[in-house]
Amino acid sequence: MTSPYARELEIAQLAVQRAAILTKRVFREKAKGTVSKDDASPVTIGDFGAQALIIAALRANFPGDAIVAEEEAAQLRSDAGLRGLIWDLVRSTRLSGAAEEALGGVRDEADLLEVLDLGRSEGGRKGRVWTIDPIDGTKGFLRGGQYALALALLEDGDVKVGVLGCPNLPVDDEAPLEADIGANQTDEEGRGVIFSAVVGQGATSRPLGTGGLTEGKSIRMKEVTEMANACFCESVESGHSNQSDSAQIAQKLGITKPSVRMDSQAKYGSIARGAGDIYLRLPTSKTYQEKIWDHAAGDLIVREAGGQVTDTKGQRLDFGVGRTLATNSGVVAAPAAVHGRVLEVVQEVLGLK
Ligand SMILES: Nc1ncnc2c1ncn2[C@@H]1O[C@H](COP(=O)(O)O)[C@@H](OP(=O)(O)O)[C@H]1O
Ligand SMILES: [Mg+2]
Ligand SMILES: [Mg+2]
Ligand SMILES: [Mg+2]
Repeated sequence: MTSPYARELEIAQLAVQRAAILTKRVFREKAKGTVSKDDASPVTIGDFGAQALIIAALRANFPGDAIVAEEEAAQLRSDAGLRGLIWDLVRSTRLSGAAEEALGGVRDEADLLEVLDLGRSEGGRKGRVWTIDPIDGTKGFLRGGQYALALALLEDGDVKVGVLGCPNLPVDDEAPLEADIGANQTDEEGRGVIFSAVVGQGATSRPLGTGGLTEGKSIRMKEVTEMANACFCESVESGHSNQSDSAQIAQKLGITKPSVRMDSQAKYGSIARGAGDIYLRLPTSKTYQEKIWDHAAGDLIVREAGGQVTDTKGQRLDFGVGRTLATNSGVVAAPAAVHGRVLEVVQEVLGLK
Protein backbone atom coordinates (compact mmCIF):
# COMPACT_ATOMS: atom_id res chain seq x y z
CA MET A 1 0.00 0.00 0.00
CA THR A 2 1.35 3.44 -0.81
CA SER A 3 1.43 5.94 2.03
CA PRO A 4 -1.10 8.78 2.16
CA TYR A 5 -0.31 11.76 -0.07
CA ALA A 6 2.50 9.86 -1.85
CA ARG A 7 1.40 11.06 -5.27
CA GLU A 8 0.83 14.64 -4.10
CA LEU A 9 4.30 14.68 -2.58
CA GLU A 10 5.93 13.28 -5.71
CA ILE A 11 4.20 15.68 -8.10
CA ALA A 12 4.79 18.66 -5.78
CA GLN A 13 8.50 17.96 -5.60
CA LEU A 14 8.83 17.42 -9.34
CA ALA A 15 6.87 20.63 -9.97
CA VAL A 16 9.15 22.59 -7.66
CA GLN A 17 12.21 21.02 -9.20
CA ARG A 18 11.12 21.94 -12.73
CA ALA A 19 10.22 25.51 -11.71
CA ALA A 20 13.62 25.88 -10.03
CA ILE A 21 15.31 25.15 -13.37
CA LEU A 22 13.49 28.23 -14.66
CA THR A 23 14.34 30.49 -11.70
CA LYS A 24 17.99 29.47 -11.96
CA ARG A 25 18.01 30.39 -15.64
CA VAL A 26 16.58 33.81 -14.79
CA PHE A 27 19.06 34.16 -11.94
CA ARG A 28 21.96 33.78 -14.36
CA GLU A 29 20.64 36.55 -16.59
CA LYS A 30 21.45 40.15 -15.77
CA ALA A 31 17.99 41.42 -16.77
CA LYS A 32 15.47 39.73 -14.53
CA GLY A 33 12.44 41.54 -15.94
CA THR A 34 11.69 43.13 -12.59
CA VAL A 35 8.46 45.10 -12.26
CA SER A 36 6.80 46.65 -9.22
CA LYS A 37 3.54 45.35 -7.82
CA ASP A 38 0.76 47.51 -6.39
CA ASP A 39 2.29 47.28 -2.92
CA ALA A 40 5.67 48.41 -4.38
CA SER A 41 7.23 44.97 -3.83
CA PRO A 42 9.19 43.47 -6.75
CA VAL A 43 8.17 40.60 -9.03
CA THR A 44 10.31 39.16 -11.82
CA ILE A 45 9.84 37.00 -14.91
CA GLY A 46 11.14 34.22 -12.66
CA ASP A 47 8.18 34.58 -10.27
CA PHE A 48 5.62 34.50 -13.11
CA GLY A 49 7.35 31.69 -14.99
CA ALA A 50 7.79 29.47 -11.94
CA GLN A 51 4.17 29.98 -10.87
CA ALA A 52 2.93 29.05 -14.37
CA LEU A 53 4.96 25.83 -14.43
CA ILE A 54 3.88 24.76 -10.94
CA ILE A 55 0.21 25.43 -11.65
CA ALA A 56 0.45 23.58 -14.97
CA ALA A 57 1.68 20.51 -13.08
CA LEU A 58 -1.16 20.76 -10.54
CA ARG A 59 -3.75 21.30 -13.27
CA ALA A 60 -2.62 18.16 -15.09
CA ASN A 61 -2.56 15.97 -11.98
CA PHE A 62 -5.17 17.36 -9.58
CA PRO A 63 -7.63 19.27 -11.76
CA GLY A 64 -10.29 19.55 -9.05
CA ASP A 65 -8.12 21.27 -6.46
CA ALA A 66 -8.24 24.99 -5.67
CA ILE A 67 -5.05 27.09 -5.83
CA VAL A 68 -3.95 30.14 -3.85
CA ALA A 69 -0.86 31.59 -5.51
CA GLU A 70 0.97 34.84 -4.93
CA GLU A 71 1.13 36.23 -8.47
CA GLU A 72 -1.56 36.94 -11.07
CA ALA A 73 -1.69 37.61 -14.81
CA ALA A 74 -3.10 41.18 -14.74
CA GLN A 75 0.20 42.95 -15.44
CA LEU A 76 1.05 40.58 -18.29
CA ARG A 77 -2.20 41.21 -20.16
CA SER A 78 -1.15 44.77 -20.88
CA ASP A 79 2.57 44.10 -21.33
CA ALA A 80 3.21 41.95 -24.40
CA GLY A 81 6.98 42.28 -24.05
CA LEU A 82 7.07 40.91 -20.53
CA ARG A 83 4.56 38.21 -21.45
CA GLY A 84 6.71 37.13 -24.38
CA LEU A 85 9.82 36.83 -22.21
CA ILE A 86 7.98 34.64 -19.72
CA TRP A 87 6.41 32.48 -22.42
CA ASP A 88 9.86 31.86 -23.95
CA LEU A 89 11.13 30.67 -20.57
CA VAL A 90 8.10 28.54 -19.75
CA ARG A 91 7.93 26.76 -23.12
CA SER A 92 11.61 25.83 -23.00
CA THR A 93 11.94 24.62 -19.39
CA ARG A 94 11.57 20.88 -18.81
CA LEU A 95 12.81 18.18 -16.50
CA SER A 96 15.16 15.67 -18.07
CA GLY A 97 14.02 12.11 -18.80
CA ALA A 98 10.69 10.53 -17.96
CA ALA A 99 9.94 12.86 -15.03
CA GLU A 100 8.67 15.55 -17.40
CA GLU A 101 5.93 13.23 -18.66
CA ALA A 102 4.12 13.34 -15.33
CA LEU A 103 3.90 17.14 -15.42
CA GLY A 104 1.57 19.03 -17.70
CA GLY A 105 2.68 22.01 -19.73
CA VAL A 106 1.44 25.41 -20.85
CA ARG A 107 0.02 25.49 -24.41
CA ASP A 108 0.53 29.07 -25.57
CA GLU A 109 0.59 32.68 -24.39
CA ALA A 110 -3.17 32.77 -23.82
CA ASP A 111 -2.92 29.60 -21.74
CA LEU A 112 -0.05 31.15 -19.78
CA LEU A 113 -2.39 33.91 -18.58
CA GLU A 114 -5.12 31.41 -17.84
CA VAL A 115 -2.80 29.16 -15.86
CA LEU A 116 -1.41 32.05 -13.79
CA ASP A 117 -4.93 33.13 -12.85
CA LEU A 118 -5.93 29.65 -11.69
CA GLY A 119 -4.11 30.71 -8.51
CA ARG A 120 -6.70 33.29 -7.53
CA SER A 121 -8.78 31.10 -5.20
CA GLU A 122 -9.78 32.69 -1.89
CA GLY A 123 -8.70 29.57 0.03
CA GLY A 124 -10.62 28.81 3.20
CA ARG A 125 -11.54 26.00 5.57
CA LYS A 126 -13.08 23.58 3.02
CA GLY A 127 -11.53 21.00 0.73
CA ARG A 128 -8.17 20.74 -1.00
CA VAL A 129 -6.26 23.97 -1.59
CA TRP A 130 -2.71 24.22 -2.91
CA THR A 131 -0.77 27.33 -1.99
CA ILE A 132 2.19 28.54 -4.06
CA ASP A 133 4.94 31.07 -3.56
CA PRO A 134 6.87 30.73 -6.84
CA ILE A 135 9.77 32.79 -5.52
CA ASP A 136 9.70 33.48 -1.82
CA GLY A 137 12.26 36.11 -0.94
CA THR A 138 12.19 37.90 -4.29
CA LYS A 139 14.45 40.56 -2.78
CA GLY A 140 16.93 37.83 -1.84
CA PHE A 141 16.65 36.38 -5.34
CA LEU A 142 17.52 39.77 -6.84
CA ARG A 143 20.43 40.24 -4.43
CA GLY A 144 21.84 36.78 -5.12
CA GLY A 145 20.89 35.64 -1.63
CA GLN A 146 18.55 32.92 -0.44
CA TYR A 147 15.14 32.31 -1.97
CA ALA A 148 12.69 29.43 -1.99
CA LEU A 149 10.01 27.92 -4.21
CA ALA A 150 7.22 27.02 -1.82
CA LEU A 151 4.30 24.68 -2.41
CA ALA A 152 1.88 23.20 0.12
CA LEU A 153 -1.37 21.27 0.09
CA LEU A 154 -4.03 22.26 2.63
CA GLU A 155 -7.01 20.09 3.37
CA ASP A 156 -9.85 21.70 5.28
CA GLY A 157 -7.38 24.38 6.38
CA ASP A 158 -4.62 22.04 7.64
CA VAL A 159 -1.26 21.64 5.90
CA LYS A 160 -0.89 18.03 4.71
CA VAL A 161 2.08 18.29 2.32
CA GLY A 162 4.84 20.92 2.24
CA VAL A 163 7.70 21.34 -0.23
CA LEU A 164 10.42 23.98 -0.26
CA GLY A 165 12.99 24.20 -3.04
CA CYS A 166 16.03 26.23 -1.98
CA PRO A 167 18.45 26.59 -4.93
CA ASN A 168 21.11 28.51 -2.97
CA LEU A 169 21.29 26.51 0.29
CA PRO A 170 23.96 23.83 0.71
CA VAL A 171 22.78 20.27 0.01
CA ASP A 172 24.63 19.10 3.11
CA ASP A 173 22.28 19.06 6.13
CA GLU A 174 25.30 19.40 8.41
CA ALA A 175 26.66 22.54 6.73
CA PRO A 176 26.79 25.47 9.15
CA LEU A 177 24.38 28.36 8.64
CA GLU A 178 25.83 31.10 6.51
CA ALA A 179 24.97 34.75 6.80
CA ASP A 180 23.23 35.77 3.63
CA ILE A 181 26.06 37.49 1.89
CA GLY A 182 24.20 37.91 -1.37
CA ALA A 183 26.86 36.24 -3.45
CA ASN A 184 25.77 34.43 -6.58
CA GLN A 185 25.81 30.90 -5.25
CA THR A 186 23.24 29.15 -7.39
CA ASP A 187 25.54 27.23 -9.67
CA GLU A 188 28.13 26.39 -7.06
CA GLU A 189 28.78 22.69 -6.60
CA GLY A 190 26.90 21.29 -3.62
CA ARG A 191 24.04 23.79 -3.56
CA GLY A 192 20.32 23.31 -4.11
CA VAL A 193 18.09 21.35 -1.74
CA ILE A 194 14.43 20.34 -1.50
CA PHE A 195 12.83 20.04 1.92
CA SER A 196 9.56 18.18 2.13
CA ALA A 197 7.10 16.87 4.70
CA VAL A 198 3.84 14.96 4.84
CA VAL A 199 1.70 15.21 7.94
CA GLY A 200 2.53 12.36 10.32
CA GLN A 201 5.38 11.10 8.13
CA GLY A 202 8.31 13.30 9.16
CA ALA A 203 10.45 15.70 7.16
CA THR A 204 13.05 15.00 4.50
CA SER A 205 15.76 16.73 2.49
CA ARG A 206 17.20 15.76 -0.89
CA PRO A 207 19.31 17.44 -3.53
CA LEU A 208 17.43 19.70 -5.92
CA GLY A 209 17.94 17.91 -9.23
CA THR A 210 16.88 18.40 -12.84
CA GLY A 211 15.18 15.07 -13.57
CA GLY A 212 13.62 12.38 -11.39
CA LEU A 213 13.80 12.64 -7.60
CA THR A 214 16.79 11.22 -5.81
CA GLU A 215 16.51 9.48 -2.47
CA GLY A 216 15.72 11.67 0.54
CA LYS A 217 17.21 11.81 4.02
CA SER A 218 15.19 12.25 7.15
CA ILE A 219 15.82 15.56 8.97
CA ARG A 220 15.28 16.59 12.61
CA MET A 221 15.66 19.80 14.55
CA LYS A 222 18.68 20.05 16.80
CA GLU A 223 18.20 19.76 20.52
CA VAL A 224 18.92 23.06 22.26
CA THR A 225 20.79 22.10 25.42
CA GLU A 226 22.02 25.58 26.24
CA MET A 227 20.14 28.67 25.16
CA ALA A 228 23.38 30.69 25.10
CA ASN A 229 24.53 28.66 22.12
CA ALA A 230 21.24 28.76 20.22
CA CYS A 231 21.32 30.21 16.75
CA PHE A 232 18.37 32.23 15.61
CA CYS A 233 17.35 33.27 12.12
CA GLU A 234 15.41 36.26 10.94
CA SER A 235 14.65 38.22 7.77
CA VAL A 236 17.27 40.28 6.00
CA GLU A 237 14.60 42.91 5.39
CA SER A 238 13.96 44.98 8.52
CA GLY A 239 10.57 45.90 7.04
CA HIS A 240 9.48 42.24 7.24
CA SER A 241 10.43 41.50 10.83
CA ASN A 242 11.30 43.81 13.72
CA GLN A 243 15.03 43.35 14.25
CA SER A 244 15.34 45.53 17.34
CA ASP A 245 12.66 43.49 19.14
CA SER A 246 14.44 40.28 18.16
CA ALA A 247 17.77 41.60 19.47
CA GLN A 248 16.13 42.31 22.83
CA ILE A 249 14.54 38.86 22.90
CA ALA A 250 17.85 37.19 22.11
CA GLN A 251 19.54 39.12 24.85
CA LYS A 252 16.88 38.20 27.43
CA LEU A 253 17.17 34.55 26.42
CA GLY A 254 20.92 34.77 26.96
CA ILE A 255 21.69 34.05 23.33
CA THR A 256 25.19 35.26 22.62
CA LYS A 257 25.56 34.63 18.89
CA PRO A 258 24.37 37.28 16.47
CA SER A 259 21.27 36.38 14.46
CA VAL A 260 21.69 34.85 11.03
CA ARG A 261 19.73 36.89 8.54
CA MET A 262 18.50 35.19 5.41
CA ASP A 263 15.65 35.71 3.02
CA SER A 264 12.70 33.40 2.43
CA GLN A 265 11.44 30.15 3.93
CA ALA A 266 15.01 28.88 3.69
CA LYS A 267 14.87 29.87 7.39
CA TYR A 268 12.24 27.21 8.13
CA GLY A 269 14.21 24.61 6.19
CA SER A 270 17.43 25.54 7.93
CA ILE A 271 16.06 25.17 11.45
CA ALA A 272 14.22 21.97 10.48
CA ARG A 273 17.54 20.31 9.65
CA GLY A 274 19.27 21.69 12.74
CA ALA A 275 21.51 24.18 10.94
CA GLY A 276 19.80 26.89 13.00
CA ASP A 277 17.55 26.64 16.05
CA ILE A 278 14.94 29.36 16.27
CA TYR A 279 13.09 31.46 13.69
CA LEU A 280 11.43 34.67 14.82
CA ARG A 281 9.24 36.87 12.64
CA LEU A 282 8.10 39.86 14.66
CA PRO A 283 5.42 42.23 13.33
CA THR A 284 6.57 45.62 12.10
CA SER A 285 3.04 46.97 11.79
CA LYS A 286 -0.38 46.29 13.29
CA THR A 287 -2.08 46.06 9.92
CA TYR A 288 0.15 43.71 7.88
CA GLN A 289 -1.32 40.24 7.44
CA GLU A 290 1.11 37.42 6.70
CA LYS A 291 0.33 35.51 3.49
CA ILE A 292 -0.43 31.77 3.66
CA TRP A 293 2.08 30.99 0.87
CA ASP A 294 4.89 32.56 2.94
CA HIS A 295 4.44 29.99 5.72
CA ALA A 296 2.42 26.87 4.88
CA ALA A 297 5.25 24.66 3.61
CA GLY A 298 7.73 25.85 6.25
CA ASP A 299 5.24 25.40 9.09
CA LEU A 300 4.69 21.70 8.30
CA ILE A 301 8.36 20.96 7.58
CA VAL A 302 9.41 22.39 10.96
CA ARG A 303 6.62 20.66 12.88
CA GLU A 304 7.38 17.31 11.23
CA ALA A 305 11.05 17.75 12.16
CA GLY A 306 10.20 18.07 15.85
CA GLY A 307 9.48 21.77 16.10
CA GLN A 308 6.63 23.88 17.27
CA VAL A 309 5.35 26.81 15.24
CA THR A 310 3.00 29.44 16.65
CA ASP A 311 2.39 33.14 16.27
CA THR A 312 3.48 35.66 18.91
CA LYS A 313 0.20 35.05 20.79
CA GLY A 314 1.05 31.36 21.09
CA GLN A 315 -1.59 30.23 18.60
CA ARG A 316 -1.00 27.78 15.77
CA LEU A 317 -0.86 29.39 12.33
CA ASP A 318 -4.37 29.15 10.89
CA PHE A 319 -4.26 28.54 7.14
CA GLY A 320 -8.03 28.14 6.87
CA VAL A 321 -9.16 31.77 7.03
CA GLY A 322 -8.35 32.81 3.45
CA ARG A 323 -5.32 34.04 1.53
CA THR A 324 -3.76 35.60 4.62
CA LEU A 325 -3.10 34.52 8.20
CA ALA A 326 -5.65 37.12 9.28
CA THR A 327 -6.01 35.82 12.84
CA ASN A 328 -2.27 35.42 13.53
CA SER A 329 0.50 37.87 14.34
CA GLY A 330 4.14 37.08 13.56
CA VAL A 331 5.83 33.67 13.86
CA VAL A 332 7.77 31.89 16.60
CA ALA A 333 9.32 28.60 15.45
CA ALA A 334 11.57 26.56 17.75
CA PRO A 335 12.28 23.01 18.90
CA ALA A 336 9.26 21.80 20.90
CA ALA A 337 11.28 21.52 24.13
CA VAL A 338 12.25 25.22 24.22
CA HIS A 339 9.35 26.82 22.35
CA GLY A 340 7.51 27.68 25.57
CA ARG A 341 10.48 29.55 27.00
CA VAL A 342 11.11 31.44 23.75
CA LEU A 343 7.44 32.43 23.48
CA GLU A 344 7.43 33.67 27.07
CA VAL A 345 10.27 36.08 26.35
CA VAL A 346 8.78 37.14 23.00
CA GLN A 347 5.57 38.08 24.83
CA GLU A 348 7.47 39.91 27.56
CA VAL A 349 9.39 42.03 25.07
CA LEU A 350 6.37 42.72 22.85
CA GLY A 351 4.30 43.64 25.91
CA LEU A 352 1.77 40.88 25.26
CA LYS A 353 1.58 39.73 28.85
N1 LIG B 1 5.62 44.26 6.02
C1 LIG B 1 5.84 42.97 5.91
N2 LIG B 1 5.90 42.17 7.00
C2 LIG B 1 6.13 40.86 6.89
N3 LIG B 1 6.32 40.23 5.72
C3 LIG B 1 6.28 40.95 4.59
C4 LIG B 1 6.04 42.35 4.61
N4 LIG B 1 6.06 42.80 3.34
C5 LIG B 1 6.29 41.72 2.55
N5 LIG B 1 6.41 40.61 3.30
C6 LIG B 1 6.60 39.23 2.86
O1 LIG B 1 7.91 38.80 3.23
C7 LIG B 1 8.24 37.77 2.33
C8 LIG B 1 9.73 37.48 2.38
O2 LIG B 1 10.03 37.02 3.65
P1 LIG B 1 11.48 37.10 4.28
O3 LIG B 1 11.65 38.48 4.83
O4 LIG B 1 11.42 36.05 5.31
O5 LIG B 1 12.42 36.81 3.16
C9 LIG B 1 7.77 38.29 1.00
O6 LIG B 1 7.57 37.22 0.14
P2 LIG B 1 7.96 37.37 -1.43
O7 LIG B 1 9.41 37.62 -1.53
O8 LIG B 1 7.51 36.05 -1.94
O9 LIG B 1 7.12 38.50 -1.95
C10 LIG B 1 6.48 39.04 1.38
O10 LIG B 1 5.31 38.28 1.13
MG1 LIG C 1 6.21 38.94 -3.50
MG1 LIG D 1 6.90 35.06 -0.15
MG1 LIG E 1 7.01 35.38 -3.79
